[in-house]
Amino acid sequence: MTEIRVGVFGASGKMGTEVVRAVERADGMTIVGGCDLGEPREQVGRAQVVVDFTHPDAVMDNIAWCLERGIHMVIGTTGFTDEKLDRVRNLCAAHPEAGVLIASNFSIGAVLMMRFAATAAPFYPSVEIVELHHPNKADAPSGTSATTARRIGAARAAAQMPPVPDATVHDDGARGAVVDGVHIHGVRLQGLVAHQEVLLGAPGETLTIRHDSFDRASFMPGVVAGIRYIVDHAGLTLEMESVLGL
Ligand SMILES: NC(=O)C1=CN([C@@H]2O[C@H](COP(=O)(O)OP(=O)(O)OC[C@H]3O[C@@H](n4cnc5c(N)ncnc54)[C@H](OP(=O)(O)O)[C@@H]3O)[C@@H](O)[C@H]2O)C=CC1
Ligand SMILES: O=C(O)C1=N[C@H](C(=O)O)C[C@H](O)C1
Repeated sequence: MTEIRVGVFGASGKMGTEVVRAVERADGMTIVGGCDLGEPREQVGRAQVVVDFTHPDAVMDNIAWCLERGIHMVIGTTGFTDEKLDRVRNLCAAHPEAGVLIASNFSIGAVLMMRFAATAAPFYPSVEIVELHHPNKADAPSGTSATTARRIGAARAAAQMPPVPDATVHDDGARGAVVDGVHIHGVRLQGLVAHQEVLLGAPGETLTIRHDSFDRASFMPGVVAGIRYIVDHAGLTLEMESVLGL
């Protein structure tokens, strides 16, 4: 069996470095090139799949470049708005032979945390998210917290719940960002990697769902599984459920 040829955008970054190492260790795939900001993308031109862990401002151009060449993508870069996702859908429709996987979090624990939060959401009138990351993170709120909030919002809407109770003022920033009616609080702190708590409240009780990535190794089994998945799945795949068979 021939090996999957993998390229990496952001190859020298914190995640890119781990991805290069993980692909080199994985069966059935090999690294054929990588590049960073300002380097020619042609360095990954022989790849069948390009993994992108770059920057929210860079990823859209990278997607267009790959799809125009029929190269599949596994994307961990965050900061995707609905408008950006619509543009990716249009690019995929114009290049139907290529597959694009975008996942806001590749760690199995984070995928489960998001599912557990959506399952619990209809049972709790109150819910808030605290996301905690290393201080060099480019975006806030994190992609994971925004995805979690959208899922909680969808679960609450399906259960015809009223808005989350919130009697406090918003204009001093202390109540955080709001995504689909869910407040998200961002902490940036040396010593952290990637962590999130979903706090749910009802009269007389709370439920806290917490996930911690202490090491970027936590994301690698998901990235490797995503590479294997996307070579056989044209079009846009959002998040890890299909890859993991959930
Ligand atoms: N989905 C998930 O599971 C995870 C997602 N992430 C996300 O991944 C992204 C990267 O995170 P992280 O590795 O910590 O960030 P880093 O800043 O450590 O790395 C980013 C890398 O991308 C490079 N880069 C920037 N622009 C381009 C470009 N146009 N083409 C090629 N390379 C480029 C940078 O190069 P240079 O240094 O020269 O600027 C740098 O090497 C973030 O969006 C983060 O949120 C992070 C962890 C897990
Ligand atoms: O920048 C990071 O580090 C991470 N980014 C992703 C996000 O924005 O959710 C995933 C994880 O939280 C690590």
